[in-house]
This record gives sequence, structure tokens and C-alpha cells, in this order.
Amino acid sequence: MWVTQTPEPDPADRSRLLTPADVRALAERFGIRPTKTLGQNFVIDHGTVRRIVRVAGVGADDVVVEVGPGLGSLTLALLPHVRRVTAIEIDPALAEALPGTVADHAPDLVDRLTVVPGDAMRVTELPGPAPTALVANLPYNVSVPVLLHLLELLPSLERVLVMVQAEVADRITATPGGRIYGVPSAKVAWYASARRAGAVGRNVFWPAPNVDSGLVELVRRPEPSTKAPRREVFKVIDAAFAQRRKTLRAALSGWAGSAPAAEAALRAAGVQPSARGESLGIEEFAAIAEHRPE
Ligand SMILES: C[S@@+](CC[C@H](N)C(=O)[O-])C[C@H]1O[C@@H](n2cnc3c(N)ncnc32)[C@H](O)[C@@H]1O
Repeated sequence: MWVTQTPEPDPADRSRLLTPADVRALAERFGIRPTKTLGQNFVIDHGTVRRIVRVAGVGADDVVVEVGPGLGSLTLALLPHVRRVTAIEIDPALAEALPGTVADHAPDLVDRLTVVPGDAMRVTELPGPAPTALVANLPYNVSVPVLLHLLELLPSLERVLVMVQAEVADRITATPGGRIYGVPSAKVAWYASARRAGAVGRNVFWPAPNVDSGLVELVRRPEPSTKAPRREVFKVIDAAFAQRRKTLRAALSGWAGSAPAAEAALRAAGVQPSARGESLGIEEFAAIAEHRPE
């Protein structure tokens, strides 16, 4: 269940959150040297994790998936407010350490936590009740594929609040017609409506990344009504943006088999063959996929 505003947490919650000194001490204790390849930038700012929880609007009925709990900064902020947190962590040392950290900082909440060690892009099922929300500070190098994989795998996810690189936040939330509208914007639109939900500076992390971050909120909506399977629609999107400066007639000729076949599919879908992919919404991509020549 979604509440429009989460009440301010009890001030006692603050003592459960990780301070900058806690984060460094935990990393030291577990021998964690943050790596760029795994996007390991840990949040050291109480205000940021509390803000993420507040903007996510999660409440006592929510089963939250968190990707990349790291040392537990966001996990500890989430646990007091929700029914369960299922945390998927690829780094075995971090996955192993997390229950102990939660037991130390919030012993009464450790029963609400399930840690799933592994790659969030490869999970095929999750233990426990169906998740209702994804709330995460995503690893930046894989944020879009992780998001798309979990939206597809977990139809019960109603809402998502993720922190991603600012530029990626712009791309996910872009609407047709602009220069930054592209594959992430169109594919995410298959599942959800997206909006920017705030900016976050780089200094809230240890180590600080070279870029600022942005919050993105997604709200699940019905998939476009089309007879074409999602994979086919995504093939059209990939082809349209692989050569985004070309007309759709040219860009989709490989997908359709020839330029005349692409033109026929576009006309049947009510799309101008001289248009470019950046002008199309998800419904139009779905209509084109539906008219793929036999
Ligand atoms: C940006 S850090 C966020 C850590 C923590 N949530 C925080 O806010 O301090 C990203 C985390 O994702 C983990 N990670 C990276 N790639 C992953 C993947 N494919 N699946 C699951 N976790 C991943 C990293 O090990 C790291 O803990």
C-alpha cells in the first residue's frame, strides 16, 4: 500500500543509521575497498537516505527490493518503515556482512531483512512475499539494465524510487522529441511513467564519484495494448536508436528485411517513414512491431 507521505521517522531512528565514521569502520572491518567496476559509492549522509525513503513513499505494507545494499546505509533507513526488505548484493563480502550490521544497529528489525547474494541482472526469482517496491541507490554502470530486468521479472512492483547518475536520470525520464530521449526512456515507458524526483550532490558518497546523481520515480502502468510481444517492440526501439539520425525507413530496414518492408510496416502503424525514432512514443513503437512483415 502506498502512502502519499511517510511520517517523519522517530528521532530514535537516527541512532540506527550509519554515520560517515561507521561506513569507513565497516569497510575497514570487512576488508572492503570500494571498486568502480561494481559502482561502490556508499552513502554517508543521513539526510540523503531519509529523503530517499520519504520520496519513495513506502509504508508498513510494502515489501521492498533493494539492489546493492552495500554496507547498509539505505537498508537501515528503510527497515523501520516497511514490512520487508529483500536486498540483492553482488559482492559476497558485503552480502555476508549485512545481517550482522543490521543486527548491531537495529536488532529488532533484522527479521525483516532477507539478503540475496548475487547479480541483480541474473536473478530469476526472489524469496518471500511478492515485492511491491524497488528502492535503491543503483550501481551506476548497470542501472538501466538492472531496472529493466526487475520491472520485467517482478510484475508486482508498483513503484520504484532509485538514485542513478544525473545524466541517466535525465535519459530515463526524457519524453519524445528531445535529444536525450532514447532507448532507456522508451523501454522504461513500456512499464511505467517516469519523473525526476530530485537531485543529489556527489559529496554524500564515500568515495565521492565524479558525477552528481538524480532520483527517479517510476509508477507502474498498464503495458501498451499491442499484439506484438515485448521483445519485438524492444527490437524496434533498439533498431530505431542504433542509427538515430537516419529516418525510420532506413533505420528499420534491417529489422523489417528491406527498406520497402520497413516503409510498409511504418505506414500500417500510422507513422511517417521519414520520421526519426526520437519523435515516437512507446505506443507507436508497439504499433510498428505489430506490423512486422511476415
Ligand atoms: C552505489 S552502491 C550503493 C550502496 C548502498 N546502497 C548505499 O547507498 O550506500 C552500489 C552497490 O551495488 C552493488 N552492486 C553492483 N553491481 C551489482 C549487481 N549487478 N547486482 C547486485 N548488486 C550490485 C555494489 O557492490 C554496491 O554495494
